[in-house]
Amino acid sequence: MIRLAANLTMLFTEHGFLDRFAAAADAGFRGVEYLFPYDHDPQVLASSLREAGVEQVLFNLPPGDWEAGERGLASLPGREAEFRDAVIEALRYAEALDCPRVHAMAGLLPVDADAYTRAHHQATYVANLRFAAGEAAKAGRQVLIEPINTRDMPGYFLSRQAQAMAVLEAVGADNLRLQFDLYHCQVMEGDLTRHLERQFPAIGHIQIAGVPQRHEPDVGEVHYPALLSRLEALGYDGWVGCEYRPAAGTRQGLGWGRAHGLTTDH
Ligand SMILES: O=C(O)C(=O)[C@@H](O)CO
Ligand SMILES: [Mg+2]
Repeated sequence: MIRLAANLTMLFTEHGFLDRFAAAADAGFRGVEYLFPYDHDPQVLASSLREAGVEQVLFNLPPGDWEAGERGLASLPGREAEFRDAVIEALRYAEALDCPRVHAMAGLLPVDADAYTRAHHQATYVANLRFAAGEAAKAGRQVLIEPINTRDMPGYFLSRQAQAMAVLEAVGADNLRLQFDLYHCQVMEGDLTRHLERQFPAIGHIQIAGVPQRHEPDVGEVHYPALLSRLEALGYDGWVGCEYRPAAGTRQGLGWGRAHGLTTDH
């Protein structure tokens, strides 16, 4: 049975952030994810989870200066100390929220990056992820990496699935896994079913959205019923994060998920 998690950065934005947990539970979600918890005390977030009766399934490491356009630190040469602090801070929140996995965003390549700069980012990325996986293993948690499409995030270092698989192999840690966002994969590469099958053993988390507008999964060019069935047939027992921008209201758009326990009633 597919387990759906609500991405509270994108869904239920009709409510204040702390009210989104209950709104998600009321709509039938049993798990939640969001970009960053760091504006809130972990104990406050833990209470919101407890009161709503939902599990925290994923959040991201501190990404650097998000407002200034930074999109993660993991591949940035010269920022290793900050990355290590980000790992420790994320694991502190993961402990308080009982969250099994955290996503380490890679960061951006300079626009004029040559082969040398790219190789330097790659070496930094592998070394940083090795550190992150080691710390997370001590805490019994996973670290995830996610290829993100370069139309939405120009310059993002990790944009292709094969690139992510090569990084996982280079680091070689059991608890470093793939965050497979089918929306990003469709934008960059397509061939979703085959990517899913090939990468299945490496997958730690899945995310979905319609393509190309990143609206509900039943809007656009991707046929999610077939993909979710394939996922079930493969024996996936993780979460599927609903990381999309509702075309109208969150609740009005949940009809696609009725077969998976979501509700649009009351
Ligand atoms: O943008 C996405 O897709 C994500 O999953 C985020 O964690 C990265 O910003
Ligand atoms: Mg995603």
